[in-house]
Amino acid sequence: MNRSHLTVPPAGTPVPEPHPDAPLGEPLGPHYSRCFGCGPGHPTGLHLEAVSEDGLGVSAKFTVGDLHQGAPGLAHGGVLATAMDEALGMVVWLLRKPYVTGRLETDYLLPVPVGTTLFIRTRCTGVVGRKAYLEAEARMDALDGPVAVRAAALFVEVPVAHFERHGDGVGGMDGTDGTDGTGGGAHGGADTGRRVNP
Ligand SMILES: CCCCC/C=C\C/C=C\C/C=C\C/C=C\CCCC(=O)SCCNC(=O)CCNC(=O)[C@H](O)C(C)(C)COP(=O)(O)OP(=O)(O)OC[C@H]1O[C@@H](n2cnc3c(N)ncnc32)[C@H](O)[C@@H]1OP(=O)(O)O
Repeated sequence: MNRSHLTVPPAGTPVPEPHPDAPLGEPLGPHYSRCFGCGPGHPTGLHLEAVSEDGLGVSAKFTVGDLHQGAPGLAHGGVLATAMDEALGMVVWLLRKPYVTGRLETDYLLPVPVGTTLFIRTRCTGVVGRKAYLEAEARMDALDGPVAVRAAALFVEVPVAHFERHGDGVGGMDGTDGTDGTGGGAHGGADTGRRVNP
């Protein structure tokens, strides 16, 4: 895979210890019900389902549907990148700190037909200061199926205030749907017009 130096930890970077509160071998559930990647309440989302592995890795599944096409019958590359981003984000969730994707690199190795279930595995390869380095691989229709997509990412730790300043906060980041009339959680609600640069 052609990873750039920006998504590979510097030589000698230790892999972090799993967070003591990270779930092991359990379904992770959605971080937000209306998330496009994992939210069960999103009508056209990817509905990614994930299980934590050892606190630094995640196994996720995503089935490509009709709504995810680019060319007829084939998954859109941007949708596949979103699935990888989401599964990578679930790994930093295990680190129990707020992170956002800073850089995402994606290699497409095989076309992915509608109806394919992608088995995605993601892993943290190092943390340096605010920067977490991650990698991901998606295989077709089985854990040992052919590799269709590889990805690597740099996630950057942010303060919780990031989500308050630029979005609607983190109130819905607990799997609730944010449809209680209060405007919802981090990605929910109407445009507040508050999106400004730092
Ligand atoms: C228990 C937890 C409780 C709290 C939970 C709250 C929230 C959790 C949130 C989600 C978790 C849930 C599950 C996962 C969900 C979804 C997965 C998808 C995630 C996304 O989809 S999220 C949306 C897309 N994402 C953005 O919306 C980011 C927009 N962006 C920015 O907000 C800024 O751009 C930011 C913050 C990235 C940096 O800004 P900044 O000013 O804070 O920091 P700065 O620029 O200094 O960068 C610091 C160091 O990162 C290096 N760096 C930065 N960017 C780089 C790049 N592109 N390439 C290479 N290196 C880069 C610099 O070079 C420097 O490195 P160095 O320290 O070595 O100099």
